[in-house]
Amino acid sequence: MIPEKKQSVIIVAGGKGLRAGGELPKQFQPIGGEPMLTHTIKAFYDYDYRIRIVVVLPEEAQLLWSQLCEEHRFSVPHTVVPGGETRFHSVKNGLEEISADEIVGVHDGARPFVTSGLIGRCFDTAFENQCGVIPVVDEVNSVRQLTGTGSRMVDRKQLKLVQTPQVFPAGELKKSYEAGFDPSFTDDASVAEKWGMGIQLVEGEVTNIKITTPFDMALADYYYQLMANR
Ligand SMILES: Nc1ccn([C@@H]2O[C@H](COP(=O)(O)OP(=O)(O)OP(=O)(O)O)[C@@H](O)[C@H]2O)c(=O)n1
Ligand SMILES: C[C@](O)(CO)[C@H](O)COP(=O)(O)O
Repeated sequence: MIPEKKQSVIIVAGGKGLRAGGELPKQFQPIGGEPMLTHTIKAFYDYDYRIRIVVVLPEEAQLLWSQLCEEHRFSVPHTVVPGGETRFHSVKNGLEEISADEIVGVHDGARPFVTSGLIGRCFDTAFENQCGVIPVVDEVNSVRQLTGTGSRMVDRKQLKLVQTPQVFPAGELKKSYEAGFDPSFTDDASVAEKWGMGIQLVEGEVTNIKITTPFDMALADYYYQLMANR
C-alpha cells in the first residue's frame, strides 16, 4: 500500500510590513475586499483540503486576526503560533508544531497569488526525491555586482530568483533550524543548505510576487482579478 503523504505548511506572517506602509501590517490589508492572509491560506486549502496549515502571527496581532476571521467568515482550519524577531525565528516557532515524518512547506504570507500548480510541483518533487525543493524564476534585468571601487557585469543566465513555498523533509528542516541563527540566512533553503541538505530547483511563477512595497500593494487588486479570471 502506498503510504499517505503527511503534508503541512507553515505560513509565515509574523512580520511588521514596514516597507509596505499602511495602517495595518500588509498581511491584514485587503486584496479584492478580503485580508491578504486569507488568500494565502486558501491557496493551500484549495491545493489539498487535508494539508495541515500553521500560521505564524505577531503575538500582538492575534486578536485582530480572530476578529478579521469572524468579520469575513473565514473558516479554513489553521493553527496559530506566535512570531519571532526575524523570519528565521518565526519559521523555527512554526516548526515546533510539525513532526519529523512529514513533508513541510514554508510559505510567505505576503505571497497570496501562489497557485495549486506551483504548490503541487514543490510538494510532489520533495516527496519523490526526499530533498529540499524551491521555486525559482529567471532574472529579466541586466545585473551588476558592486566591487568596492565600482561594479562589474554578472552573467544573468547563471542567476535565479527564489520564491516560496520552499518544501523539505520535516525532520531534516527541523535539525537545520536547531543548528542556530546566522544573519546571512534570507530563506529556508539557505538554512537547510548550511546544514548539508541538497536543494532542487523547480520552475516558479512570475505572478507569485512577494508584496513588499506600497507599489506592490497598489497592484495587488489587479493581480487578484487577473488570477481569478484565468
Ligand atoms: N519576524 C518576521 C519577519 C517576517 N516574517 C514573514 O516573512 C515573510 C517575508 O518577509 P517580508 O516580506 O520582509 O515581511 P515583513 O518583515 O513584514 O516586511 P518589512 O521588512 O517591510 O517590515 C512575510 O510574510 C512576513 O510576515 C515573519 O513571519 N516574521
Ligand atoms: C523567502 C523569500 O521570499 C525568498 O525570496 C525572501 O528571501 C524573503 O526576504 P525578506 O527580506 O524576508 O522579505
